[in-house]
Amino acid sequence: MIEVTSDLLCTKLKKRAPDTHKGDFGRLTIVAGSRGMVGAPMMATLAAMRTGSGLTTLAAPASVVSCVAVGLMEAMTLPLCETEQGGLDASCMETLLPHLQKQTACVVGCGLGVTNDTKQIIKNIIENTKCKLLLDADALNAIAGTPELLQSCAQTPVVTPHPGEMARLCGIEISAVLSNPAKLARTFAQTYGCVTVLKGHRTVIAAPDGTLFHNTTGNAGLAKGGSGDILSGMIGAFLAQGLSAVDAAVCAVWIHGAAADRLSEHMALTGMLARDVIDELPAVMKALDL
Ligand SMILES: NC(=O)C1=CN([C@@H]2O[C@H](COP(=O)(O)OP(=O)(O)OC[C@H]3O[C@@H](n4cnc5c(N)ncnc54)[C@H](OP(=O)(O)O)[C@@H]3O)[C@@H](O)[C@H]2O)[C@@H](O)CC1
Ligand SMILES: Nc1ncnc2c1ncn2[C@@H]1O[C@H](COP(=O)(O)OP(=O)(O)O)[C@@H](O)[C@H]1O
Repeated sequence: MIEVTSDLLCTKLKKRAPDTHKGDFGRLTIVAGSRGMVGAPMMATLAAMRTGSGLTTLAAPASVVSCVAVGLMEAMTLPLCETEQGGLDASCMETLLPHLQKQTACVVGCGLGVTNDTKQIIKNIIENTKCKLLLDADALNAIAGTPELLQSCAQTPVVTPHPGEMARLCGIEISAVLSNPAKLARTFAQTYGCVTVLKGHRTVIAAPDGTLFHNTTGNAGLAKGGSGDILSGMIGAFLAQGLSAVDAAVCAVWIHGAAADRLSEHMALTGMLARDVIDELPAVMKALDL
């Protein structure tokens, strides 16, 4: 098992060249949100922009976009048709699919809810888009009975389950996930050809070739709603910037935890918020000389 360190990150991340432009840092779309879960898309989008995504678009139910757009000045938005319950309507694919064909990477699932419509949408995205994909939260719940769908992705996808989501994906109890997370993550990655980020106090990252990484940054200040949404946006940003699926996951997981560790130097873990972690990301990257 490889321990993720700042030295390892320095071999994977490059400082920006002075003559660079936004097109060099990729186009990322975040498909997220539903009535009652408007924070998740916002946090994922802000974290992606703080992690260097060139052009970031939030694709969400139209009413969610109306709520959050004012707080996402630097992002573009793609308002999508929604059901009466305020989740995405399957007919939104007429707008979303052509949009995704132009994108480098797509993060899907944060706060999306699980309905028949979202299940159809996730299957459609997996089977019909060519960009790099990260599936989190309700995108994972949507494929819980059919994880083999991951093998239809055009490029190696990243999945970011917490133990509850991993248990649903694998059809096992949470206790079974917790009994040997590294072994389970590796088997899942190898079986379905995806980079598997199994989150927890000490997150493990497994690559489809069986390589395993172990992260030691992060603390209990992250044990709050929103922390996982941030991580998804960060991995998406690194995917958009051209990192491989495994490198994007390794770098984002370490930086995410390191931001919480930096905050813990002057803030009680009890009071740490996801938004504090997002704001701390540039300081962590500065310390890495990025
Ligand atoms: N502001 C917003 O808009 C926010 C929106 N959000 C959105 O909410 C949606 C639902 O996501 P969710 O994770 O809250 O519910 P769900 O998938 O049922 O998981 C709970 C189950 O998993 C278990 N479990 C979890 N971690 C574990 C661990 N480390 N170790 C062990 N067990 C663990 C947990 O166990 P228990 O707590 O019962 O012990 C329980 O059984 C999703 O779309 C998300 O994006 C959130 O991001 C919050 C902010
Ligand atoms: N005690 C902890 N120590 C270190 N990291 C933690 C701890 N608790 C949570 N995290 C991290 O916070 C994130 C939580 O993700 P998740 O459970 O998906 O949250 P949410 O869906 O509420 O955003 C993961 O990256 C996890 O590794």
